[in-house]
Amino acid sequence: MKQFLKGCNLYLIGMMGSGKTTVAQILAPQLEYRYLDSDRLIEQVAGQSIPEIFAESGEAAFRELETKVLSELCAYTHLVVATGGGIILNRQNWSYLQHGVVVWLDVPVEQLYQRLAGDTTRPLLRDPDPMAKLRSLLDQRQSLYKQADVRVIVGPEDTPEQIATGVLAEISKILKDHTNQN
Ligand SMILES: Nc1ncnc2c1ncn2[C@@H]1O[C@H](COP(=O)(O)OP(=O)(O)O)[C@@H](O)[C@H]1O
Ligand SMILES: O=C(O)C1=C[C@@H](OP(=O)(O)O)[C@@H](O)[C@H](O)C1
Ligand SMILES: [Mg+2]
Repeated sequence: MKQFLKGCNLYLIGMMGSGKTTVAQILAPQLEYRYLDSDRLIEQVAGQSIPEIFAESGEAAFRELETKVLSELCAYTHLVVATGGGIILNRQNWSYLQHGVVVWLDVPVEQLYQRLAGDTTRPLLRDPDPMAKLRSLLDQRQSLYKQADVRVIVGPEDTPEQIATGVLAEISKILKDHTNQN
């Protein structure tokens, strides 16, 4: 797998709580890649936490930082990048993501809700009805997540390790298809 990827970056996309941050950290050492999280880089650049950025500067300012960080990190190779759930909203971001392999972690909303119950670090979920909010975000975003190169459907009992294995299996399928076409 490593030799076929040739250093090409992996970008994990998907809803909040789908496990991007968790799975990216498992995948990176398996590929001898470096793990980066766009949210953590944004926090470093801003010198503020994500909730602070949303509260003080608003979502639009957060999205600008997200694009800036993505544009800078995509200059590097050998990265597994955990993106933020909304990275797919900006068309310009796709021009960066498409330099790598884009992997969608597709997790049912019920699962996301269970995982994020009580979470205070995701400002978009500070809503009187977080379940309805998750459903409406997924409605708005699903067609964009579908643009990923690879979709990994996550079952309720799947561990992060099993999901990482699933990601590698799905990537190897598309790499094989590509090799067979050439
Ligand atoms: N496969 C899994 N099974 C159960 N809980 C998980 C799984 N993957 C992640 N989690 C938990 O769900 C929460 C959100 O995971 P995280 O990796 O931060 O998701 P994301 O970066 O996509 O928002 C965390 O508390 C994490 O420990
Ligand atoms: O879905 C979103 O719009 C967001 C997802 C978060 O990242 P995770 O997907 O890692 O939770 C973070 O970027 C921010 O709170 C906005
Ligand atoms: Mg994350």
